[in-house]
Amino acid sequence: MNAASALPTGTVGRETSAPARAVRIAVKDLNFYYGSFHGLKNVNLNFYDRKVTALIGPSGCGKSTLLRCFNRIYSLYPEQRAEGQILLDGQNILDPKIDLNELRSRIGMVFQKPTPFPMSIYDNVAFGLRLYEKLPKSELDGRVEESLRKSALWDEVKDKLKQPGTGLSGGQQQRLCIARTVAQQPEVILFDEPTSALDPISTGRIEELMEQLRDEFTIVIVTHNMQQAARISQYTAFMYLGELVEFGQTDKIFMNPTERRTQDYITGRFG
Ligand SMILES: Nc1ncnc2c1ncn2[C@@H]1O[C@H](COP(=O)(O)OP(=O)(O)OP(=O)(O)O)[C@@H](O)[C@H]1O
Repeated sequence: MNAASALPTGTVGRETSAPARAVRIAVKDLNFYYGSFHGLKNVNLNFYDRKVTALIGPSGCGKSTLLRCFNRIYSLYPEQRAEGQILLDGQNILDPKIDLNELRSRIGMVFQKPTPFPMSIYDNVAFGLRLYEKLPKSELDGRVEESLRKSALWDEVKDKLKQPGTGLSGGQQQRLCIARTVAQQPEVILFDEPTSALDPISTGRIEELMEQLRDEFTIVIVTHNMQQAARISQYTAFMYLGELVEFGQTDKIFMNPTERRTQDYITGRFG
């Protein structure tokens, strides 16, 4: 058996090439319902280890719905349900027996608007660690520093760790939220339009940061910004009306898509 044939096989809406990459998340025959509304329609898609995958498509096509399936946030709402499989390292996270706290520490999420907790910079980063890991103080300090360094914020905050997180600029707050997520040592980080509330300089810093985080984490980002998707992702999935229309390497999707609808969206003819 060669290396490529050892990889999980379930794929891929219409993958325009066949990369030999380790699959971290495999979405299989995923359907999602908001009551009677069919929000995701038979989605099949792989997310590759330590790559950035961008989810693009016009408003309402299901990007956020797909992201919300990965950490089961929808389980808070009884009328919402997912059918099919989402395999994280081979384990189906839609299984009702899955421990949701553990799942959410393995798959972290950064939201559109920075959401620091009303507490100090240090406590924001230490929050999840205090909840789920009982670390001695020196180790906790080390993890907080490491997470702030990985989020490119340490140099800006190291002398004011006791000050409130809400006192930082918008871009710094978003990096603090990334540090809070990174501190939990997840395998996957989901970003839901993480720069749409930020100025171009802060946006650039977050994009650079994602490039670094990719060494360690599998990243999924929802973005409306086509240039951003092209700059930071290695794979792109184009969705339309709850369906995965096309998935492939970002260069291919942007330069030579297979589907007319992808071409029309990328060139701004609709959406
Ligand atoms: N709580 C809800 N109840 C009913 N329908 C919903 C709910 N949330 C989303 N939808 C519907 O599901 C579809 C997909 O929505 P979703 O938010 O996933 O789209 P999106 O691609 O992320 O859009 P946007 O780019 O505008 O954020 C839309 O038709 C939306 O109206």
